[in-house]
This record gives sequence, C-alpha cells and structure tokens, in this order.
Amino acid sequence: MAAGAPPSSPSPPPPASQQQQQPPFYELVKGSSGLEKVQLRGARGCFAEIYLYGGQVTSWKNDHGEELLFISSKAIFKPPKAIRGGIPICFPQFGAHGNLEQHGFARNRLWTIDDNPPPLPVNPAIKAFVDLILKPSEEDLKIWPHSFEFRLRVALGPTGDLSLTSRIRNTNTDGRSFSYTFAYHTYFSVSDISEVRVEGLETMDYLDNLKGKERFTEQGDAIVFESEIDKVYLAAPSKIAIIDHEKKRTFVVTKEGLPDAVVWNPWDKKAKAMQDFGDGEYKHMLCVEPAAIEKSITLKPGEEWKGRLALSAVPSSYCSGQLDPLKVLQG
Ligand SMILES: O=P(O)(O)OC[C@H]1O[C@H](O)[C@H](O)[C@@H](O)[C@@H]1O
Repeated sequence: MAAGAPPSSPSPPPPASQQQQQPPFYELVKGSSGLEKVQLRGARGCFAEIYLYGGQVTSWKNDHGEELLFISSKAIFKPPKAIRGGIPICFPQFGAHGNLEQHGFARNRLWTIDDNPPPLPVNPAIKAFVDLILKPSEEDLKIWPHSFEFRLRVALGPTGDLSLTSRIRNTNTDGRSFSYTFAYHTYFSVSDISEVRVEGLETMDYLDNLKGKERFTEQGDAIVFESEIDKVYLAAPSKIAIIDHEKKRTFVVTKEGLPDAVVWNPWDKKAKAMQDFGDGEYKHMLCVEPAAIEKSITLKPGEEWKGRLALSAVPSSYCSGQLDPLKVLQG
C-alpha cells in the first residue's frame, strides 16, 4: 500500500467540528482481480476510486456515502475487457469511427501514476487529486503509429465535485500530426430510468447511432427515456443536467474542450446481449458522455489538447418547482 501527495501541513489540527480532509489524500490499494486502484478521499467523506487499468474512475461517492456512478454487478475486471461502468476513457477512437477496436485502447491499458506532472492551474481548495499517465507501448505503436503522452488528473473538489482533466500531447519525433476522437463514457447511477430527464440538449442536432448515424434535430422538450437510445448530440452546450425525480437529485455535467455529448441506454434487449451487464440494470443507469466525435482533434508534434469534465450532484426537488433547471444549466 502506498500513500500519496500532497504532504501534510505542520500546523496543529483544527477542532473536530472544522476538520477538513486529512492527508494522505490518496492511497494505492489492490482492487478486484488484484488490479491496482487509487482511492481518493475528499472533504466530508467524499470519495472516488480510479483503477490504473483503463485510468478508469469506478466509484464516486457523496458525503452520505451514496454511490453516484453506475458499475455493473457483472463488470469484468480482467484485461482485455474494459470495465463496465464508471468513466471509461475512449481514446484515440470513439465507437467504431475508425480502424481501431471499439472505443480505442486507452480503456484497456495499464496507466501509471504520474509523480511529476507538468503544472496544471488548480483551485487551491482542491486537495484530493491524482495524476495518471498513459504512453503507447511497442504493441500500441503497431496499431496506432503515434507517440503520445496522455495525462489524466482526477480530483475531488471541496464540495465533493468530481473532475477529470485530460491533457494529450503529440510527442511524435517524425514530424507527423495525429487525429483522434475522444469521450468520457460516463455511466450515471439513476433510481429508475423512466423517472429521469435530461435538460440542455433540446433543439440540438444529433447523429442517431440506431439509424445509421443519420442526422436529426431534437424536439424542444427535455429528453425522457422509454426505449433504447444511442445519440451523438453535436455542439452540445457546456452544461447538461440529469434530473432524477425519484432520487430528488440532479447531476450537473460541465464540459470543456468537448463539443459533443453522447446519450446512451441499451434498454432490455441489448442489456441481455451484453455478457458484462445485468439484464435489468439498464433501468438504473444512463450514460451521458462529453465527447469530441463529429470533428476529430488534430495535434501537430509538440501540441497539447485539454478536455475537462466536471460532475456535481445537487439535491433537487424539481417536482415541487424548487429547482429551476435553467438556473442549473446557466450556473
Ligand atoms: O459496449 P461498449 O464497447 O462499452 O460500448 C457501449 C456503448 O458506448 C457508446 O455509448 C456508444 O454510443 C454505443 O453505441 C455503445 O454501445
């Protein structure tokens, strides 16, 4: 077991009533199938867990210890299968939009802890974070012949918000640019999919993966769920709200550098066909995936791209009109 940065402060501890989180802010421990995972401990007991396999967040808990992300009870923690749930990272290819395996290879590679990342401007109130890095292996270079450094910071904010910041740098020495598509394939835990609505994507154009990627325009109403959905919303706004009526909880998804957003729920038939997904689990999850898909990102040698996802979960009593969804979306 290893304990991580930042170092402890020499000042005397505050009274228990004012106590914030104490170092160490993260620990590296053994997870399922002996795979290593980082446990991040934030203020007031907020928590996140990240597997080095896939650089994948698999748990995010609020200060009541409630799990906010969905992870399948049938998830397989064994390479080369990607872990079903949490926040898989799709890179350098989203879906089947290219010659690589579905969703690229970053989600089934072993990342390492980056002890000395280049500086990243941060909110000084954020104490609990970890930096991971992925570089291509010789085998990876055979299937995608580009040298890159992918740095991922996962952080828990002072109010329990979870943020993921990806920095991807082209380190090719042969002068070649590369292009990729990307997604944070975020699986949210919801009480009952039929009680959920998504706001912020009204009137947006989307590509419907269930209709041969044909382009349509969404109607003016919030999105509700009655059947399978697999849509790539194009040029989606920087904030999207997922309102869970039954849980009286709203997730606010904030994205930067990621124009698109995928909304996916496999529903009953596809759920049954997936080996690593329980038959009825589609009722308790929804994927809203900030992404860059329609227009791939191109980096010249030496260039770096940044894409950030921030998640917060706020109590809502939307039914009784206490929460104005527009206020949530407009911040
Ligand atoms: O089963 P996976 O490879 O993890 O993909 C799961 C899903 O990911 C995305 O949401 C895609 O839009 C879907 O088409 C795909 O089915």
